[in-house]
Amino acid sequence: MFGGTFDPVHHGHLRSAVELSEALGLDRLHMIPAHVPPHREAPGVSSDQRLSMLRLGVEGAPGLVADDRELRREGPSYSVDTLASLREEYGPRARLIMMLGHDAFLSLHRWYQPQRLFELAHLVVVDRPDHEDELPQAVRALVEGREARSGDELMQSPRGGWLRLALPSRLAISATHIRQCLLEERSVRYLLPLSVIEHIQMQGLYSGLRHCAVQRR
Ligand SMILES: Nc1ncnc2c1ncn2[C@@H]1O[C@H](COP(=O)(O)OP(=O)(O)OP(=O)(O)O)[C@@H](O)[C@H]1O
Ligand SMILES: O=C(O)c1ccc[n+]([C@@H]2O[C@H](COP(=O)([O-])O)[C@@H](O)[C@H]2O)c1
Repeated sequence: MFGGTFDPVHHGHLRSAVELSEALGLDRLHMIPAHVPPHREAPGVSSDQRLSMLRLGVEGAPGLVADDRELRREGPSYSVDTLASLREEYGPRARLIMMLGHDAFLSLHRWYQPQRLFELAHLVVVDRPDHEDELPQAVRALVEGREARSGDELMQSPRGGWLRLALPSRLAISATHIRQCLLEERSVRYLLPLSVIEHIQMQGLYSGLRHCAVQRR
């Protein structure tokens, strides 16, 4: 499971998803837009639009799935509920992994029922070059005794561990930066798939872009 606001999805997400899948030999990676992101303001772009951009982003990528299960639930999109539904689908013996970036990991202690995440899955934390803060004590306490030394060790059990993974391409790309560029009518080319840029233009998302030619972006 790789959950996110994906507002919009970008190459930092997509390249990390591919590299993590390869590093751990995953069968499938569900990229799941948060319908009601629990710990941040409501995104300016609808869940349906964020899902549409994600679908375009994963098109043709083997193993990457744009999963709409959080859009089919009401209330805050808590990750424990999403993992519970994946666990039900794949069964008790499947090795389930929740992938998240270092910035999201920093606030894990404030998530809804954080200990239950480990009853349902493993956590794999990927580095982000633009987010290098120290782990708060509360997060250290939460994950104490669970750290695996390698992907192989983690994959020996279906749930309960965590691993820090340094992926080959650490891309300092963020959706905040992309939204800011779009607002200021600066180029976002190469930060996200061209198909997603074109969708943003066609739909007039993130303002200002509607009348700009693709070539200028
Ligand atoms: N460049 C990146 N490299 C690795 N992981 C990333 C990257 N960008 C985001 N992530 C991770 O993807 C998940 C979803 O992130 P999110 O959709 O909030 O993207 P974001 O770029 O951080 O957005 P925003 O700037 O709006 O907060 C989080 O676990 C986050 O840590
Ligand atoms: O379950 C929670 O309480 C919870 C709190 C904060 C974030 N999350 C999830 O973490 C993922 C990354 O969040 P974000 O805000 O970085 O896009 C996304 O799937 C969120 O739903 C989940």
